[in-house]
Amino acid sequence: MPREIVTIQVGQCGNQIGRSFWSRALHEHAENAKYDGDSRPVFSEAMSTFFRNVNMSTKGEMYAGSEICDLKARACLIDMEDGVLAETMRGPLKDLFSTAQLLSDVSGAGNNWAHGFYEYGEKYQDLFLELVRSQAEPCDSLQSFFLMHSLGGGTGSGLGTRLLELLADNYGGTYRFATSVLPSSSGEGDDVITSPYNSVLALNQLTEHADAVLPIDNARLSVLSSKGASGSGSNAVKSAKGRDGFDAMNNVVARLLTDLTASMRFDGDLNTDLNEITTNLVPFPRMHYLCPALAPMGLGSHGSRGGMNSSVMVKGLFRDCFSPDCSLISMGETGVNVRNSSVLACGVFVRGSGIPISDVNANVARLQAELRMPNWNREGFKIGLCEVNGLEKRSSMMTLTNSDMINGVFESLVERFNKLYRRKANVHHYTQFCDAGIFDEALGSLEQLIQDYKDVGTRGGGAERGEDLIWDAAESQKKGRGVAF
Ligand SMILES: Nc1nc2c(ncn2[C@@H]2O[C@H](COP(=O)(O)OP(=O)(O)OP(=O)(O)O)[C@@H](O)[C@H]2O)c(=O)[nH]1
Repeated sequence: MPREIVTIQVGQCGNQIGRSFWSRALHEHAENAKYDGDSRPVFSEAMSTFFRNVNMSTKGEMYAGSEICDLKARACLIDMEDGVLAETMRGPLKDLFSTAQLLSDVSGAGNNWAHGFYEYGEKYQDLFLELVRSQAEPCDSLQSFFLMHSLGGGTGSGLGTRLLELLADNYGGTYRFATSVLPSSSGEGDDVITSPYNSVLALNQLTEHADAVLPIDNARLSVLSSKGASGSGSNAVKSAKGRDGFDAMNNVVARLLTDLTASMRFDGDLNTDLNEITTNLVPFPRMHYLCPALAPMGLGSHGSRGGMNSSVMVKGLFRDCFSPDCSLISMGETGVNVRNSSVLACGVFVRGSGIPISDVNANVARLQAELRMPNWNREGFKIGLCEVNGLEKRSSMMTLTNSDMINGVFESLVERFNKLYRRKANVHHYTQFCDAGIFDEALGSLEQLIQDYKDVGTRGGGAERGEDLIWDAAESQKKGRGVAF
């Protein structure tokens, strides 16, 4: 039974990441497809997660594997400036989308969350729901929407989170995952003055209406892409050209999203889907920020077997993925990382042919003993093992960690927000569209979330259950709260 995903790409960043993602997904499936006598790929159930075969006459034929691919992406492309969408429709991916999948305006949201959320949200809600319906109806078992956006501007942040709310109201049983590009913790290199406002206002909505958020930032993406994490040697990735030189960074995000879904699309000893990921990694509904990491970064690192035996290679992947160097989100100057934070739950997703489950389990067992986790959830790991490599053609690993280390990001955002808000700087641009009360509401929501994550560190999470939710402190202290690989 296929479990389909519909992407909702909003704003410049969301659509440029979308381009990298579709290029990668397409090439991944092309490499793993069966081909007919004329060397044309045959549509498979694996492809149906992200693609529709518009060449098929009946579903029966499709699953008998007898139809030749003519693919359309399961996607909604939305931007309030039409430049990026027009570029996509002129580029190498143009045949993947029909114009009916696009929703655009001309003037953008002016880096103003309220403009996107209220004005464009109101204006386009009916058209958006029609567009989503056109993508949802052909699905047999729609599992999730993937929102791709940035929080710094106005369209992805404002309109993107308004659309998330509409999805929650209209498709309550379908998971909502968001890949959200946050401004970097230090604010360094941030090209939008109002980004702290836009981010805090958007986080308020993400906390309420998303099932899981994968937070990433451009400072880390830039470091990782310069190390070759995106597999920039691959033709697939090279073909995704963007206008702003964000390509290499967006390819890292594309790898994250294809790895996240690899074990629901391809065979493996431990298949996982988004339903299981959400159930296992989100024990409390608002605390759904899953910090991602990818290994190997750089070429020639672990993952390329060479003469290495599997257990050494897997151990290397674990060591890399649990180091700050492989994180897609920066914790700034806090010095906090997964090794010394309080971890609510952790997902470990390995790709590679011939990796024994026992090698993965041995490393997870070591983590179980050594990570600081609440004593009621020491089993809080979700493991995926997919035997099909990614485009880099080597074994790789992705982790998603739900822990209080995200507070470093949130606290620096609050600080940058307050620097502006104390003087009410730029607030008048927002009050054209909404009541100023939304600022205090959003700030209050983020401060509460920070507190909730702090409770994870002191009481193991769960607001009211103080005394019985303490940590397995003896074990954590014995191990010095560090993970030794
Ligand atoms: N990683 C990445 N970041 C991007 C990309 N494009 C823009 N950004 C970042 O996104 C933030 C601004 O958001 P945009 O997506 O450009 O803005 P928008 O959502 O289209 O909103 P408006 O321009 O206000 O209509 C800034 O921090 C940019 O550096 C991209 O392709 N990739």
